[in-house]
Amino acid sequence: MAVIEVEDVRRSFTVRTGNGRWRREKREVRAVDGLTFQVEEGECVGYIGPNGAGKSTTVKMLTGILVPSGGRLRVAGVDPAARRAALARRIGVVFGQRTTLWWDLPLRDSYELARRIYRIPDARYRANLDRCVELLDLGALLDTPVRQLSLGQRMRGDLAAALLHDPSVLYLDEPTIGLDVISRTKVREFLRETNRDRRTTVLLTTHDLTDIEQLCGRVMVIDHGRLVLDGPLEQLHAAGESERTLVVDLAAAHPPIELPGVRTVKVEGPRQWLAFPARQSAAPLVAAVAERYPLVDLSVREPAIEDVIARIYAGAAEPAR
Ligand SMILES: Nc1ncnc2c1ncn2[C@@H]1O[C@H](COP(=O)(O)OP(=O)(O)OP(=O)(O)O)[C@@H](O)[C@H]1O
Repeated sequence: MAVIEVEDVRRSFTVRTGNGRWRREKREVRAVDGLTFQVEEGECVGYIGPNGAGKSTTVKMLTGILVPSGGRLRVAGVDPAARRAALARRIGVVFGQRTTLWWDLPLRDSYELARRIYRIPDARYRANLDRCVELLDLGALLDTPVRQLSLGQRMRGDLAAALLHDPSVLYLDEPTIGLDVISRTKVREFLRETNRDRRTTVLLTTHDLTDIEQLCGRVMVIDHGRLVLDGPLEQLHAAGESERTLVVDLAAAHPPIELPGVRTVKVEGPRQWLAFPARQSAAPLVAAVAERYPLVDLSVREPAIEDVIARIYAGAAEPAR
């Protein structure tokens, strides 16, 4: 059953350009320009695109904050803008760069407020809170004012707040931005479990392709307000022919490394950048480098979303529309 239905949805903004008082002109920005997709119950879908592509505008329409200029939207069977208050009980929202928690209050008090606002029955509230506290390791933080939490702790706190009322749909906007490796891993594990065990439908907006790889079976790519790709993650890699980069530090400067299936894209003293197909494991390449060259250190860089989209446009695949 489709939980999110989007049919030829559009949203424009009128912006004024120029700086003279009399010479200002109006211009129409088509932030979302004829978007059509459906998300089934229990799916976890990555929603990606470059800055200004229309992702936030889409999510704002799906939560009922913005009214579409045209088209048809349904979330959990209702029109979000017309039934915003009713829909609030069915959805959870987490913005990586903002918090819904009360800044000066201990975490526990923000949860208590959510309990009252959403009128969550006691037993359900207890069970959900216990689950979040355990999985997100929040026990020691419940009595700490939010302003004293680190970014990673606050994000875990925000995730719990978004899920206490058992929403059927969860919108996540950059949930791992700025987090250290440990917090990022914890957040991803929690999201994976929530999606799997609770069948929570997740729409995940991120610039971090690792989030998508670890969580989403399907990915939608938006650019200039239109979907340019919608399909399984493998399709993104195939369409973008995306590459990851192995950055190696050798013991000393060395001529460019030569290995089959690898492009050495940059050499700077003892450091070299080796591009390889994103769908391949890095392990055999690391082993091959270590065997033949004096390897001191290494890291793997994921492809930037902008690069993947640029490759889609370069004609590596037929866009979705
Ligand atoms: N309230 C607004 N008034 C005017 N223009 C807007 C408004 N909101 C968004 N836009 C414009 O609509 C387009 C899409 O913006 P949107 O915020 O949806 O992009 P995004 O994909 O979320 O980008 P980012 O990754 O930077 O968050 C941009 O050109 C933006 O400038």
